Amino acid sequence: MSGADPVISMQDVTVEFGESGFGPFGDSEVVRAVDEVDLDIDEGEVIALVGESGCGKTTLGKTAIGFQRPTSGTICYRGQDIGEARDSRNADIPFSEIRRSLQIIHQDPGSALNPNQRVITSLLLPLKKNTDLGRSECKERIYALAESVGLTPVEDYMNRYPHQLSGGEQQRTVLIRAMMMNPDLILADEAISALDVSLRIEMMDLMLELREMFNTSFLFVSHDLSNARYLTKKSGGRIAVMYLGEIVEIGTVEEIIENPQHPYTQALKWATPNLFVEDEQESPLRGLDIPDPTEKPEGCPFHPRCPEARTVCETTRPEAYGSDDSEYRCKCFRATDEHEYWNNEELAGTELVE
Ligand SMILES: Nc1ncnc2c1ncn2[C@@H]1O[C@H](COP(=O)(O)OP(=O)(O)OP(=O)(O)O)[C@@H](O)[C@H]1O
Repeated sequence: MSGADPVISMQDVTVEFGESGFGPFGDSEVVRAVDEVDLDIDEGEVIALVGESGCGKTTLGKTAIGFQRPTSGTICYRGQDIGEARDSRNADIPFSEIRRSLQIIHQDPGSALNPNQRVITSLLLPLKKNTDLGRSECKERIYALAESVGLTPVEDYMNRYPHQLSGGEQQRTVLIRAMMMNPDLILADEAISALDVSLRIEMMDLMLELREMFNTSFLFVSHDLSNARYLTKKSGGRIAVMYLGEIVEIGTVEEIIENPQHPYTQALKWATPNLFVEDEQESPLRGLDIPDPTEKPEGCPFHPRCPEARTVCETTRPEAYGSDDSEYRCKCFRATDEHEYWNNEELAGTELVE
């Protein structure tokens, strides 16, 4: 292990649900929620994971923090294989430390807090259980964090029950609960989606401030490309675009929002009102329906909906194209000039859907 190891490194990670031959007619009901994904998350890095509902964002996020076991592939925390740490007592980094270092914030903060406990109790119990700190040190840490997320006067907020907090205050409380463990990475799974629009920016700014203070990495799951842009632009992070279990394009804000190469990213941008600037009404997709996840298309998984698809896209799965001097990757033949794609026929019946 070296100091340069990413906080999380995922290699060739696949997660499947269901079993072969268990459908009503003996057919396969296996969903490949995550399909051969490679992803590194560096110290202090912010990565926004975007894509349509059901594309695998939550499953990938939970797998990254060790909540979900992969079907195949490896996930390392600072060089330590998480699966091995879970199953062995002799790991270089014990599983308990990995669990403490990788935290999650959910969409619904209300359900994450015990309605019968005052805020201070909900925070003290896990902190005492997972650290060697005494009661007064725990309280000191919690109060300092409450102060920094603006839950003041702190004493007043700490003595309230969850129903006496607004949605934004509940989400701040859940953020304190994650941050008090001194985590290296927080998975924020649609963490601002349930908040009023006016509070979303405030919450994102708060996460970025905490990241500055503690150098915490964030994996931010969202279906909203404009939130992803806001967070990654302010933090110099990356946006990863998922489609049917795969990261089809990943790069900086400039690469993904200003100059997307993958036709799916272009469609997502088209579908995001405050990102779409040109006066173009026609949908860039050939088909609107997401394919059945148990029957993932052959070749490029996006080809049945892709306006740029050619015959090779029906048969061959694109690899992640990019160069050695950049972390940008794009799983589309159009990202590389030399591919036979350019000499193939456009697919028949490519009328655009209006
Ligand atoms: N525990 C499970 N058992 C069976 N299938 C699952 C399970 N969890 C997720 N899936 C399936 O895996 C696929 C990916 O789901 P996932 O929740 O990761 O997507 P998502 O992009 O986070 O969606 P959303 O934005 O709606 O939360 C979906 O087809 C989903 O139905």
